Amino acid sequence: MEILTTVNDSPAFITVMTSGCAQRRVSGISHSVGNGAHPNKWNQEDDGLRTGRRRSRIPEKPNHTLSLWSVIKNCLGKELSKIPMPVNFNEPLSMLQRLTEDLEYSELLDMAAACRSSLDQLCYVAAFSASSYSTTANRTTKPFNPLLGETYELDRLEECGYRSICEQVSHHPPAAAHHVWSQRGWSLWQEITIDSKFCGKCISVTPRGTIHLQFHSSGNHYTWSKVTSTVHNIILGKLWIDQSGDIEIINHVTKESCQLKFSPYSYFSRDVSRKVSGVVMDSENVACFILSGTWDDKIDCTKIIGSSQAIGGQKTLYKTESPWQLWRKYPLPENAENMYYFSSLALTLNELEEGVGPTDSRLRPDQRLMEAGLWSEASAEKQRLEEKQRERRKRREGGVEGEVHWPLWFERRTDPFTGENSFVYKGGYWEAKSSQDWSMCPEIF
Ligand SMILES: CC(C)CCC[C@@H](C)[C@H]1CC[C@H]2[C@@H]3CC=C4C[C@@H](O)CC[C@]4(C)[C@H]3CC[C@]12C
Repeated sequence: MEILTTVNDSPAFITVMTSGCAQRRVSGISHSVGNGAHPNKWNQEDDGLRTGRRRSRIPEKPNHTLSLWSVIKNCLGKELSKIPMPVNFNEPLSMLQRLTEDLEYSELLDMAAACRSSLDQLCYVAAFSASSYSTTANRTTKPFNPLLGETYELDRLEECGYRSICEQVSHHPPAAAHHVWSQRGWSLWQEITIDSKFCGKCISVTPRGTIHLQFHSSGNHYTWSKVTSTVHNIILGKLWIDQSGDIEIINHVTKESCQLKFSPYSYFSRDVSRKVSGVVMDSENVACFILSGTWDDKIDCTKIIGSSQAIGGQKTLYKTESPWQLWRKYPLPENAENMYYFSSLALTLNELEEGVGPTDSRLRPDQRLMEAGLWSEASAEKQRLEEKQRERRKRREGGVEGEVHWPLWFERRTDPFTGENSFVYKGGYWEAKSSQDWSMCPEIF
């Protein structure tokens, strides 16, 4: 569908989102102008609770240049997780921490939860799904592949209203399960495996799995999946990442849906790069909102108030209200280019915290050494951990115990909407944390 916007009426409402959770040093405001028809209940009542208490720096990335090409040139067609790579190409975060970064713009979900209209809600959900790509353009480093049984918790109940837990539930193929519960009215869960391929000039990475989002009061249940990330300039030049593909978000309760398109970079096109565009449709497939913007800067939303067929019948002309900004990316922290291009949330993820489970990514020694810039020590430690993991596997499979690995905190369940059988949180982690009884945890580090 091609979209041509025409007449602009006066805006009925404007919602500007200028800041994240209270952890950010500069606190912002979320305000609305106009008739108040639009929900933006989210305001930062508890802003400042932990302001300044989390770290805003990590050691700078050492400048040990090593050619990626020289390491992977003989691995054509291989899965990325099967290519042995020194820590030089890593970032000091695990894939579990990286998945948790999807929550950077959790306030979009808080706002979605406060929407009275499910179509408005869908606009925010769509912006949220695109916001997980906001920091990917320059993040050309590889997260650590988690060890089987590794977990990662992020308890931001006080600051952002949510608690998140991830567990690496399978090693071959690598799979991670994730569950988030928010006291601001929503839960999100996903199980993800990653398909990747080195195809000579580029590496393409496609996460497989469905993301589920449910709002507690309305019961609205949304699902969608992820697009393909492509790492360019493998042979020569500076690495960069593009996102391409389609995301279909469905509200299974109301049958409303949104089609989001991530256009791939094209050398020949005059179009802006990193473009995202989409249409939000009601249960009869009538277009109600147009979304447009870029995944690394901002996304606007425009309400459709009428449509007509253009001459020739090829194009639909829409009469719309003025666009308003749904989402805007926060600026990267100072000196980010020397700190793996981490966002302010990413900088805090590997900070040591008391009381986390013994399998938590923060306690992984090779990652910690790598963060400190001690790369050869980190590489040696990484080998030790991987060897230890192989030993555990051998003992499990061949040995007297003859057991299979069962995730501790997740269990297989069939989803009523998608029919998929995947790992869903079974509870218990936060309870174990409060009693500090971790006796059931495997020793993985
Ligand atoms: C050797 C080097 C160049 C390879 C680097 C591969 C990197 C860039 C790949 C590997 C796994 C990928 C991630 C897999 C899953 C997700 C979750 C999604 O919600 C946002 C994108 C994100 C976070 C991807 C970003 C790009 C990524 C980090």
